[in-house]
Amino acid sequence: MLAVLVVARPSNNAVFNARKRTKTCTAVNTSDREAPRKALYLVNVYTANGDLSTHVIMPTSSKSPSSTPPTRSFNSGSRSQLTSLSTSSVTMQFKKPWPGSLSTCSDPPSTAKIRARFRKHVVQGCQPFDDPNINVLNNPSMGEETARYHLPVPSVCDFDTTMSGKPATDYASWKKLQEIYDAEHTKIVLKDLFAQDPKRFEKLSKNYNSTSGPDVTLLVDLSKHLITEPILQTLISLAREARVEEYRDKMFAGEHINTSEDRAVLHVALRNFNDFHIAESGADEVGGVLKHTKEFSEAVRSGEWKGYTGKTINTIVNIGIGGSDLGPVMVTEALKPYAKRDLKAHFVSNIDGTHIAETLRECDPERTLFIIASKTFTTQETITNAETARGWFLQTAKDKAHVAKHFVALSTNTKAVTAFGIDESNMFQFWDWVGGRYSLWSAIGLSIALVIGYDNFEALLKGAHGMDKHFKETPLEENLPVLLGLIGLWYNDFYGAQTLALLPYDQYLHKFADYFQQGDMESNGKSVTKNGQRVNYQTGVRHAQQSFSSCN
Ligand SMILES: O=P(O)(O)OC[C@H]1O[C@](O)(CO)[C@@H](O)[C@@H]1O
Repeated sequence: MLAVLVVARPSNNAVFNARKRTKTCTAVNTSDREAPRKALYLVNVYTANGDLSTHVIMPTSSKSPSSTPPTRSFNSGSRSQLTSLSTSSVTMQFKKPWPGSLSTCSDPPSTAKIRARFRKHVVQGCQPFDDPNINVLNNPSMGEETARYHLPVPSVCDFDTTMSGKPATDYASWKKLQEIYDAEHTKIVLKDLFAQDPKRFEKLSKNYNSTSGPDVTLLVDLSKHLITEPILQTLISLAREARVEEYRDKMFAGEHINTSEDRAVLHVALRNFNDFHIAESGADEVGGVLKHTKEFSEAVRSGEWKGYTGKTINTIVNIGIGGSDLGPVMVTEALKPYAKRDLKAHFVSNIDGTHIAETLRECDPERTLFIIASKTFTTQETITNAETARGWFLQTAKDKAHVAKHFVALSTNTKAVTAFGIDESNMFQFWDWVGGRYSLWSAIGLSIALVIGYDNFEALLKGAHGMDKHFKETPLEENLPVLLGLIGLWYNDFYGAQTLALLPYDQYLHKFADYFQQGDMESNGKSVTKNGQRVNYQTGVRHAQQSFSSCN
């Protein structure tokens, strides 16, 4: 299969951000190896006013390509077009006003920006385009009417479009679910379903037995949900039609299924312990970071690690936000029974200075360790709070050399960490394939290891690995994460129930809803398909946390 994907973003970042516009150009050859003559290229472009235009281009033959292939365009208002295309190159032309910019803005994209964007985005299963291969055919300076770019295309690349671009509503199973819902939902009454089938609980409840030991089990009871067996079967068919199993396997194999950033999605590699083979750079470095985490956390907990005046550490302050805060704070609360009680842990996330100021009142600069947790190390809230903490510390410690004993960083960004003044040896590394919302199992979990001890942290990783294994190896019919995802889709997209209530009655789990909310909403709440087509159905839910006092 020959294919190429080209994704570019608009010319004026500031304007683009202000207007939340995206321009996505996607060139995809959907031909298969046996039928190269049916080569079909799709180019999707979001224009300045937010419209999507789709161009369909059919070269006459991929063996003897036409330099001016026939093209058909939908939404002829688009200001960009492919001017020529062959199996080895694409030429693209943008006309004023430049796509993605405001019509009043006449600055074309700078050459450097276009090159950088193509270099960043043009991959998608193909060999990446190298910077020198992107040719600007004319200099798109102010005043010119067109900007033309020439993109050599790697000769062989594999890009699979079937799952990616298709709106979920186009699947046959989705349509069937809609028919079932329309015909039956008024008749789906839970007490009637139980009356009709005394074995409903046995049939629709699933057990998970953890590899951690026979006492670790989970029950997922689907029998109390507004479903019937045919509905569940159709939901499972939908997952099969969308090729969930195949994409799950691609994920575990380290394929770059995060196509918008050209990244693997590999939080499972953080807790793998050499079980699955994962071919992605960084996956083999996880063990080294865990070793660093073990040594450091044990040194702090035992008192071997001393502050700048020779005193032991009795307080840690994790400064982070989102995934760099919610996961660690949730787990340290949930596993409090294992906590080292004479090591106080604080988590600071709010940009409101009160949060750090009130926390610092409880800290002794000679005995406090600050953990700056930020994947990017550029997040404004985190860096502002980190600078406040460093300033407060230096008021007492004076000498910047003492920072090394009291500040560590958890990040992927070595340059920014060292620029902040933290020694590279005090940095705990992770990788761009760890999504922020899944990072508690990475170096971001250092505060967890400090609070509950490294061995318990490792047990946590192993427990998560057990569920990864279940997700990877269990048929969809018994696969708990898949079934729970499908139930969510059924309520959200057919019942129109967009609110999900999480009711963690166990007080130790009081931070679970905050944590899970980010994971669910950042993972599912998308507005476009993989090829940039806007969806007209719900993809995520709103979260309601328990507050019975206000509900009657
Ligand atoms: O760890 P960082 O890079 O500071 O980002 C913090 C959070 O910001 C987000 O990128 C967006 O909310 C989250 O995914 C992440 O957890």
